[in-house]
Amino acid sequence: MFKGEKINTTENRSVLHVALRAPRDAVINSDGVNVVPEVWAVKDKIKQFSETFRSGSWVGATGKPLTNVVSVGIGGSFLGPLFVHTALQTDPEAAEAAKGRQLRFLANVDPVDVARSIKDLDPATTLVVVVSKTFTTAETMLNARTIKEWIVSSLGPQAVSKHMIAVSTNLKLVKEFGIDPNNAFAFWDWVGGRYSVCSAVGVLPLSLQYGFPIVQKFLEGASSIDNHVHTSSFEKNIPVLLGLLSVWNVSFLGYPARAILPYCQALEKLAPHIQQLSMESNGKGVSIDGVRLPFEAGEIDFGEPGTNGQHSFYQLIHQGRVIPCDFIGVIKSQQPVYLKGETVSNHDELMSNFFAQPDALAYGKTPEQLHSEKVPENLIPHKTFQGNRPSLSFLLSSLSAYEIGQLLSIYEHRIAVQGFIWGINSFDQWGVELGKSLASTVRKQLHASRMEGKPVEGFNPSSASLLTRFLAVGPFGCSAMLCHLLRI
Ligand SMILES: O=P(O)(O)OC[C@H]1O[C@](O)(CO)[C@@H](O)[C@@H]1O
Repeated sequence: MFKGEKINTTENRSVLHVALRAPRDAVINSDGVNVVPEVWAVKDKIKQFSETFRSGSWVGATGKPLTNVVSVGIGGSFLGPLFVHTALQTDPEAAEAAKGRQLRFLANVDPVDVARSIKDLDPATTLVVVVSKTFTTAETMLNARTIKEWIVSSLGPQAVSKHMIAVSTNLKLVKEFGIDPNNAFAFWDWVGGRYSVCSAVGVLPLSLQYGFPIVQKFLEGASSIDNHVHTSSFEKNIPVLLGLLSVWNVSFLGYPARAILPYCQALEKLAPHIQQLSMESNGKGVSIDGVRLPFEAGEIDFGEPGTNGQHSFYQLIHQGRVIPCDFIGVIKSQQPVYLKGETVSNHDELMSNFFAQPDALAYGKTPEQLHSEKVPENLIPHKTFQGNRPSLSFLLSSLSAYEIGQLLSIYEHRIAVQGFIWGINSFDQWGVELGKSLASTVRKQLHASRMEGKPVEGFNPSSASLLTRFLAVGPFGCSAMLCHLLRI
């Protein structure tokens, strides 16, 4: 991977997200060319743009400085940046740098998400970043057109150049969309979407919100783990050991899921990001050579911050199915509170749970212990905990931009290690294509039925009956016939 070999063989691409956070003097080749200078050229452009933007020198169509940013993108063009933003929001240094600014995300093509993302925003003080590796993703492009309309209808067509910028590998389509190429930030096909948070995909919106120096610390944290994974022996290599543990749990012990349980509210968007990173990478049924796997690969990832999860799904984890857990704790809270008269600080209260839960999973509670506690006989089976349930714990010194980068990189490498051992291609995602093409057939049917009154045809009976029911009411709640006449 680090040598730039085209290990993503089904797409004939190198996998070089490590180059995105490498130091300026590093040499990482793809196709015989050192990619590090181009990476830094984009980072320098982001630094300059974000400084101009944050200083107030970049003004919108009405002459006002812009303080709100809406980042439009989905999947890898959304989840990583959202995770980092959520984690930085309460870090004192980052919060200070972001004072008076807002960063929001628009991902779902559901118009409800559009409404939510622009609620109470003034287009005159808003900058929109359209983030899409391909610049063809249906959801992102419709959302981008919708937000463009929001800007144009309020400020006029000339406002687009001041209020819309883009991040993509496809700068030709960015231009065709109407965004000034000078305001486009590139990345490369050797960056997988779900591995792209350290490219302009994350670095641009996060720099607009927090300033480039804080984002650079995040990149340095990620780079420190890249260096560790590249140079440490396997016995001391954190991502290698973690990857081995996951392979052991999935393939040898037969536990297909993994719970990601940060005892840190700032990490509330870690699990959604890891869901894509892990399940899109390793959710494969054939080996890298195309041979059907004789075992199951991949993991079902889910999670919630502790202690919320404890009051939700931990019952199953303790006494139902065996779910290996990742517990993530932080020594120093981003927002410490110690109330006079309380036994412990609020953070110590939280961390009491972080230390207790792995213990309960590992050692459980035996019928003998329950008997000695005089628990009534009929309740003994219900109160018994079998124990011997695997978990691992990360204890971070604090949660600043640097450690957020480290955590990200640990998971990225761990997931790659799992994929290497399972012998799969962790860097393609053909499994998302079928649904996309079927949605396009449905889109054509909806158009034909609404515009020309065409009957539903060519679908299986279940989908046909649901579609017919759906089409019986027009998009704005009127009857299908009236909508047809009104051509809406
Ligand atoms: O950045 P793009 O090209 O809009 O793609 C968005 C996402 O769609 C996928 O291709 C499929 O869900 C992801 O891999 C990717 O992160």
